[in-house]
Amino acid sequence: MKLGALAAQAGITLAAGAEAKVTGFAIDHRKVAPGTVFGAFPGSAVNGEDFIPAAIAAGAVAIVARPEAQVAGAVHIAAQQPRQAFARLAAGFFTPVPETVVAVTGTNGKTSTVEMTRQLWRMAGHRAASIGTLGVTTPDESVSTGLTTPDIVTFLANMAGLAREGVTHVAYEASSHGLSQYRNEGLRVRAAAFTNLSRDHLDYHGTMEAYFAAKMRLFAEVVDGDGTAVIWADDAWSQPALAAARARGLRVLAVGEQGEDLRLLSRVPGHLGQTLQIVWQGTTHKVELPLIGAYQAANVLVAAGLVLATGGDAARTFDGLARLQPVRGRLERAAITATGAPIYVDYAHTPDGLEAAIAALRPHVRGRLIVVFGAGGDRDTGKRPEMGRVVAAQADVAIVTDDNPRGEDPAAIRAQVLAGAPGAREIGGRREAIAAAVAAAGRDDIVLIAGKGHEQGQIVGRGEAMRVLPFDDVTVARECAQP
Ligand SMILES: CC(=O)N[C@H]1[C@@H](OP(=O)(O)OP(=O)(O)OC[C@H]2O[C@@H](n3ccc(=O)[nH]c3=O)[C@H](O)[C@@H]2O)O[C@H](CO)[C@@H](O)[C@@H]1O[C@H](C)C(=O)N[C@@H](C)C(=O)N[C@H](CCC(=O)O)C(=O)O
Ligand SMILES: Nc1ncnc2c1ncn2[C@@H]1O[C@H](COP(=O)(O)OP(=O)(O)OP(=O)(O)O)[C@@H](O)[C@H]1O
Ligand SMILES: N[C@H](CCC[C@H](N)C(=O)O)C(=O)O
Ligand SMILES: [Mg+2]
Repeated sequence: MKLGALAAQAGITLAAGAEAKVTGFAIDHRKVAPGTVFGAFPGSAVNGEDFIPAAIAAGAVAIVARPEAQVAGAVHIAAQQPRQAFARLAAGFFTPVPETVVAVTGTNGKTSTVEMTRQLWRMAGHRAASIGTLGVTTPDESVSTGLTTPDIVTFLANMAGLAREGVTHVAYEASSHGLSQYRNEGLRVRAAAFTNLSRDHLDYHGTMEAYFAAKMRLFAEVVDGDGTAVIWADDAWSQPALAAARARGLRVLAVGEQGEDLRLLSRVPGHLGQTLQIVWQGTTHKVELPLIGAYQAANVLVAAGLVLATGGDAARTFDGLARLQPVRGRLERAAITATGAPIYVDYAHTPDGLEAAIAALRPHVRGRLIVVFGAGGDRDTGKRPEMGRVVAAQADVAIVTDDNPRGEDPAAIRAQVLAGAPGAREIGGRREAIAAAVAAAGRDDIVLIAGKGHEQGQIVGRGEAMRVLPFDDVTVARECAQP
């Protein structure tokens, strides 16, 4: 493809180089080959502009970078927001794309919602995929990408690959990091959802307001102007989210007890699921959802909202809810202890997530709820005592252990969690902590192992010293339950 054609498509005016042949796109200079367009961005660890000469030496034909960057020997595509310009340019190269693409943002519930959306589409007969923390999930397989939102080149290449395989519907997770770094956009996004906002990632965003603003870029810039915003209406940040969507002139679909469009009329917890009554366009639908917890009902309803917003048939969608499969590591029943206590694994890694996971299990507990949890290293430190406080207040037994220590001292992380949960037990080794919880559980108790969900390893160390030690909460729970 010619650079000129790509630029025209992206609405970018070229000073020179229109005839240059483009063979690919890269944001890492080590991936540049002859004919590559290189995106050089100042990052949080290094400045990508430092690699411009190396990229040109490797054959880059054009460099997308800030106006002040020094570019000699290739076309300089100068932009105030080079990441955004790069996304637009690259989107013209990675084609075709699936015709129906939707995105989900929010602190908690993104992975669950994109996965439920994929399942509902699939039940309606579409070839559908999801992209997020669990990787790229297609009708045939699930492949991990390492990050919730992959880098822009991987993202667009995945989209084109999926379209070539015949996938027509894709739901992807838009993390706040991904949104603020323009890591997933450029293509048409027909609908975008907001699940909720609560404390997380303040190490990166600084304030809740900045964190919220990063997420709202999804409505302000990423979703199509004639697209739909699906908004969970029962959250403290729902009103500002609704206002942001309306400010752009988007069609709005509000979901939840306060949701005017897809209203949750009632929710009655049952033994292995819950009964929902939902009102959509004047008709009440009764759904036997085979998943427990208010939070799972919320994610399912947002997923249904996305399906309806993109032309899904209502009866088929509500029927599909009764056949949803659980999402890996989200309130997953891993094992039953020798005394008969169920052990659940959940990915709760924020104060709000812990509160939601505990609330989901509470109606099922006759004895005590025993919670094993911790916080990850090299992430928001301020959330740690808050996580401790939630568990101390709402669980019957709290055991603080290690999550992914990454580059931090695990004992120091535990101390910060314990500051909010002074009465909690401290057992550093995650396996030992799980074993202790299992040993303590009587017949009427429930064990919740929170924080790592589907993760298959424990991340220890940072940079060159980083190692991933194999660890799976579900497997360890089973091993401890049946020694
Ligand atoms: C803080 C953060 O989000 N960092 C991500 C970001 O890095 P950055 O742009 O700041 O990159 P940088 O390392 O400073 O480098 C700057 C530029 O120079 C380039 N470079 C760098 C080195 C080199 O030799 N040559 C070169 O060209 C880089 O490709 C980059 O374009 O872009 C990189 C490439 O896409 C990511 O790998 C990296 O993720 C790091 C590893 C990370 O841990 N990210 C986490 C925090 C994250 O993004 N998590 C969210 C989940 C949040 C949630 O769902 O709750 C996610 O979406 O996964
Ligand atoms: N709607 C919700 N409200 C509150 N808590 C939720 C909600 N959905 C999920 N959670 C909690 O958050 C955890 C993670 O859920 P999920 O993986 O779907 O979220 P995510 O937004 O993709 O997370 P991440 O930011 O790590 O990618 C769940 O295991 C649960 O404890
Ligand atoms: N997407 C989240 C996942 C956190 C998972 C938890 N196990 C941890 O390591 O903190 C993050 O990158 O902050
Ligand atoms: Mg996720």
